Amino acid sequence: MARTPLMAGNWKMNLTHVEAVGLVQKLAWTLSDKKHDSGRCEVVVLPPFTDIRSVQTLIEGDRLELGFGAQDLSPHDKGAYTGDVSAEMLAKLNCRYVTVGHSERRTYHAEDDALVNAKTKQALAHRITPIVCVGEGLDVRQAGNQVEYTLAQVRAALDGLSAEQAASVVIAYEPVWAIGTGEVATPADAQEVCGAIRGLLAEAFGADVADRVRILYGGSVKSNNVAQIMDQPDVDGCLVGGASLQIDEFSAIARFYALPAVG
Ligand SMILES: O=C[C@H](O)COP(=O)(O)O
Repeated sequence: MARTPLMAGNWKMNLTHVEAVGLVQKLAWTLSDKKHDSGRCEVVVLPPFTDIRSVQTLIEGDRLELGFGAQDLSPHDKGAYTGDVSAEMLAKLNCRYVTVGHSERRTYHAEDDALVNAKTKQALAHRITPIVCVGEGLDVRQAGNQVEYTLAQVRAALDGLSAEQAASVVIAYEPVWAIGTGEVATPADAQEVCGAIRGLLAEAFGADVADRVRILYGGSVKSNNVAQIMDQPDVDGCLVGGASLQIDEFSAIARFYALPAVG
């Protein structure tokens, strides 16, 4: 099965709702001007919660060929959970995606594998596609344990999912040491772990599921390295942080297929 590549721009805690509208307008205009083919790459933005309504209104009102989603969600349905935002709230805003288990949530908010699993299930229950983030820190990489460490995170995040649910998940492999550092993993590093993730999916849920799941790479992706990364057989897109805030960079990343051939 051909997997449509996905480029998701994680804005993290950047841009007010006014700035968000400006960025989405310029991004849509640039992609349209360059005749972006959305059949060759799906483009998605993941703004902070406070921007989502404005982004939704713009994208849906102007029928822009952009998807949008959120950066986190509550594991709870509703009630006394101050500060949380529920899956139902996101679904009502037509969020198509939500990241779960980003390393910044794991590090700064002590999110563990059980919570990531609960959030993954909560997203799926509301028909929002979870982008499940996994990846090792520098110490694990230096010890050469990146594959087993990352696979353990994938196993925990997908624990209890049916094959049908697993098939609709997106997984983002983001080595923590490569996030926001300018230290991009080599294409071979990315392929090693993404290929192992696909192998695990085949073992746990069957070859058909493994073939359908999109696996992204994230960590200092830029227009000058995206083509090499996307050239790897088990990399189906990128989760882009810093470069997603720069129109020219992100639109070039989204149009990786139009960049000069690798090698
Ligand atoms: O979610 C995105 C990742 O954390 C990558 O961020 P970055 O592209 O700024 O390294």
